Amino acid sequence: MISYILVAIFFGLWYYFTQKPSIPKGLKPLPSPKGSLLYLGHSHLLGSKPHETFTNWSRELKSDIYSIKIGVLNCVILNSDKVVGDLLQKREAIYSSRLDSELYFRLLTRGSAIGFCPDNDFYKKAKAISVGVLSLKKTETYSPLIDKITKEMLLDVINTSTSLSNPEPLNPRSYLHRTTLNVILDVTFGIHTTSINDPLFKRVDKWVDEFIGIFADEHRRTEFFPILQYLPNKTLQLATAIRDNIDSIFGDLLEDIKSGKNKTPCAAREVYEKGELEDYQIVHLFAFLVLAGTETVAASLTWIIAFLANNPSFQKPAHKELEALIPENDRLPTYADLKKLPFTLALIREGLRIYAPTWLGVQHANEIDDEYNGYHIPAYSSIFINCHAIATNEQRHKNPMQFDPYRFINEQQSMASLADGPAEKRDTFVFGAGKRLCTGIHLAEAELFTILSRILYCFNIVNASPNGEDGKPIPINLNKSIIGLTIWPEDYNIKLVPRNDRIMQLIKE
Ligand code: HEM
Repeated sequence: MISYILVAIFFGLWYYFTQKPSIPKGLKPLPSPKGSLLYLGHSHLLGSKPHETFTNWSRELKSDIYSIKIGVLNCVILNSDKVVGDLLQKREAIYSSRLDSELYFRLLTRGSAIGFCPDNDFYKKAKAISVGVLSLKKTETYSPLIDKITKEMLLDVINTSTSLSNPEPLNPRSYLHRTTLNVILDVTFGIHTTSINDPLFKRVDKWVDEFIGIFADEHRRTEFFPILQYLPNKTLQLATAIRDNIDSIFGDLLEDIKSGKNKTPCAAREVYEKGELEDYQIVHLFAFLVLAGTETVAASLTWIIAFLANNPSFQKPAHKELEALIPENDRLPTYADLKKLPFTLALIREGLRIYAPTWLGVQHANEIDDEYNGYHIPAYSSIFINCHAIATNEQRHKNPMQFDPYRFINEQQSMASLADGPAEKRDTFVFGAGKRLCTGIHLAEAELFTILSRILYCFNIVNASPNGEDGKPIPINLNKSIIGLTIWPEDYNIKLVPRNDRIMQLIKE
């Protein structure tokens, strides 16, 4: 133990005296909250919800930009739409890289997961490929696929119950997970899983959970305190096991394409046949797309459905507009109905604002020193978008802590087109900003809308938690969250009670 402490002190002093960024003449250092310690920096002050701590610091310092130290990392926290727009959007040429983290980038993903790559040659190729797969035009062609897979999910739901008038409680997480997984698996590898008991689903589901989990604080310490990489350490073993799992699951899927076992046209086949990438790069690029495409959308919907189960009055306006749009109950809603269902769309925007599936996104890095309002921003800082500070800013959103979909009821533009415009007008920052903006934003919008509108159209969402002392189901706890790469509510159960027989017939047809 004493030798560990001595090593830490040695590295701390070495780092303090050799790595302190020097400030060019005429510029000021960014403000920084009190309490930073040698080598630890502010890491001991972050708490279990760092986004809330970041928001509090921004308000205490009265600054929408400030810097902190987390171990060896110099972190710059952006807390307003304006500063995100000024730096990550207007100066995207400088602010669109990632730190070349040994653990996450090299070890976990063989340097080939687009979302974690520095802005290098591989990134440029991978971005072009993923834009090709996920552009708005391409996403529109996936609409029938999303419809089909969502309908399968609805059928799965009704098949879990013997009595539709009193359905079995279910945890929506695995249903949503399999739905979003099937969409992206079909797009990327031309395959899909057949049920939540399908061995491929189980394999991928387990891998996704492990991958998300390695972004929890206890593991990220290895990135913040590099000396830990030289000491016996479970995180590195776990990262290696997860990487081997990616090689095995997605290596098998690529092998099926190469051997002709899988003949379906799909994005991975196109990339393989063009010969643009090495096999291991295809495996890790597409594994990232599957991960990014599955987790984020499923987590967002899991939050919104939990909120609706606790607050059924918010389901009524959605039912009303759905009934008005499809009075004969002769079809299910589709993505093409988006502009005709403003309340359902507003529920999604408000859900993402109050229950973001990621509050701090994926950190950007600036490749050169910069100046902003007289402040010096050192090169290779880790740049955080604090979506929480932006979403809870009273000037931006009146009564920000209140769930109020009507604040977005007149918003006509898609999240993707707002993300391309001025930052002050954006509805949400959960998709990031600038050149690194989520490439899957169009697919995300299509899936969020199709899945939620169909669930609301077909079912009443009823909280199935055990009853409390008042004889009513205990509300699902929306204050507790599981934080990794994405943020999930704790597991909960609901009943999906059919709204009418005609709609149930539609699902079975
Ligand atoms: C609610 C759903 C989603 C959320 C909240 C989300 C969020 C994010 C965030 C925060 C980033 C990093 C942005 C930045 O660095 O500024 C990102 C990147 C990315 N996302 Fe998403 N995402 C979602 C859905 C999807 C889907 C469905 C896909 C489809 C595969 C996808 C693919 C990607 C890709 C490829 C990147 C890397 C972009 C780059 O580094 O240039 N995402 N996403």
